[in-house]
Amino acid sequence: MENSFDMIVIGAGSGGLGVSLFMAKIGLKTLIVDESDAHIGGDCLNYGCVPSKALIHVSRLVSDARKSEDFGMSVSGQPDIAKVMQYVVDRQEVIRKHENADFLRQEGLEVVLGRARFHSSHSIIVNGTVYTGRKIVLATGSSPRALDVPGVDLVRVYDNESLFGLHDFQGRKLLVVGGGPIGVEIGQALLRLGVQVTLVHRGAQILPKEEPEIAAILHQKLEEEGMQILLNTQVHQFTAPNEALLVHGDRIRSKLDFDSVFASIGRTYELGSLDLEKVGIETEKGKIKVNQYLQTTNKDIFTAGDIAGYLQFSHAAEQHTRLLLNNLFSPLKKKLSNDHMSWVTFTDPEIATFGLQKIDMDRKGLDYERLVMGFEDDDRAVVDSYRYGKLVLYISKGGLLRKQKILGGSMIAPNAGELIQELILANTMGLDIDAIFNKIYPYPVASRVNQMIIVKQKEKILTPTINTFLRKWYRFLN
Ligand SMILES: Cc1cc2nc3c(=O)[nH]c(=O)nc-3n(C[C@H](O)[C@H](O)[C@H](O)COP(=O)(O)OP(=O)(O)OC[C@H]3O[C@@H](n4cnc5c(N)ncnc54)[C@H](O)[C@@H]3O)c2cc1C
Ligand SMILES: NC(=O)c1ccc[n+]([C@@H]2O[C@H](COP(=O)([O-])OP(=O)(O)OC[C@H]3O[C@@H](n4cnc5c(N)ncnc54)[C@H](O)[C@@H]3O)[C@@H](O)[C@H]2O)c1
Repeated sequence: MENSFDMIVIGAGSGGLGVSLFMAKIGLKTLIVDESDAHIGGDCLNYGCVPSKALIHVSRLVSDARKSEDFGMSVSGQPDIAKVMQYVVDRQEVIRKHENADFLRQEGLEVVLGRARFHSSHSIIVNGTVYTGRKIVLATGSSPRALDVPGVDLVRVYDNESLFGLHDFQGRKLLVVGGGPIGVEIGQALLRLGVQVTLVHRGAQILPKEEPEIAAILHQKLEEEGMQILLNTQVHQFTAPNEALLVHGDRIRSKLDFDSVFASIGRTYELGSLDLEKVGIETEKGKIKVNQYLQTTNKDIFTAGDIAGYLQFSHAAEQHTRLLLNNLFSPLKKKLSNDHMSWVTFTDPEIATFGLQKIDMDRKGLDYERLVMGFEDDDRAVVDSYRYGKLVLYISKGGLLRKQKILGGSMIAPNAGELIQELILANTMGLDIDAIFNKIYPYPVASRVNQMIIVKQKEKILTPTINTFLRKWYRFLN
């Protein structure tokens, strides 16, 4: 049974690699399929996290170098974009050393390169050959949603799949459409590398998943750097290769002049070519129907990663992998829960968000307190000049014997993604605020803000009556 496998995984991105490598490690006969060797690693390695974070790294160096002018240094000229893009490619190549077909074969996987589609209940077909699996995991990711605006054929439109091949964007006027994480991360990086950026976003705030007051700080920082941001705005029509008519609300707002467009308006799923109906996989509103075990309507076919239709992050794909592996090996089945999910938007400053969001807690009817603290009084924020930073923290309501748990929160600061990690740990482990309150932080680490917000919370107990009592008590004892 040469073409029969214990497991078949379609798609070698963040979701598919994790599941398949574990199966191969323990000696189960596992097949992984991806379109070509160059596709292995998926969006994250090829067109997503890795190239975008490498680009952001260089853009931050350039921006920091310019800031040194405040201290008498002189920095002139523009970065050499060919070199910047070479840096991006070089970083990808380092990771590609363990994300390629030969490496995966050495790890014990059978690798087939080609486009897979379903054949029958337990089989797929690739390049005319049928492969059968006891279980199949569909981890085919997502694709950029195309801009569907009249006149779009007139203009040069890039998306995350075409952008990283570009070497001549410097000096261009770029219209970024969509103010989600891709639009703001890439928009800021390109701005810092010498591109004039106008960001058009249809919602009332950039990064709509974030706390409004946190997103507003980033908005202001981006504008201060020179990004033009138009909220509640959409492209109505492209009227020439470098001209767009924009609508603001329901009225035509203005004409905008640009050289090219970067579309970052969300993701879509390419379901049409998978022949899902042959295996009884049902879809709903363009998504695969899955239950909380990530199981499709075919009980032996599961999803992992973006295609599962939940949050679209590499670490969400890793979370799916763990859930699937648990459920394939354990009688105690786990359901997908995002109660301890977290994410970071890698702008400068970063926004890091974790745990339950306000909307989740209201829906669950939880009793919670919302703490907010600006960083203007934090010594590290003072010396490193980020007094604009802010932390929003949700904790459960306390009581006489009821501890206050850390439920969720969001922070904006340079390196917020690192600073917030201990709060994520406390949230994941169900710790209460004393875990942070009782810590001794070396002075002046930036993460002391996590303790400061809790100290301020504890100090609320110091009412005038308590203060009077404490004064009397002290004088009585001493
Ligand atoms: C610009 C950008 C920046 C991002 N930054 C971050 C970040 O900083 N942090 C983060 O956590 N997430 C980030 N993401 C999201 C992250 O990249 C995705 O959530 C993640 O890659 C999803 O993994 P996946 O396995 O579901 O899909 P993918 O990684 O896309 O893998 C799917 C694979 O399936 C293959 N495939 C598709 N159809 C078939 C078929 N029919 N037959 C065979 N193979 C097929 C594809 O070739 C691909 O290799 C970013 C995304 C983008 C676009
Ligand atoms: N740091 C990270 O973890 C990171 C970075 C980049 C991307 N990602 C992942 O990739 C996903 C996709 O990112 P994205 O930014 O493309 O999508 P998104 O859906 O998160 O954001 C796109 C935004 O564009 C707006 N929009 C949609 N159509 C528009 C139009 N015609 N005109 C103006 N605005 C429009 C939407 O209101 C939306 O807020 C993210 O949701 C995230 O899960 C993660």
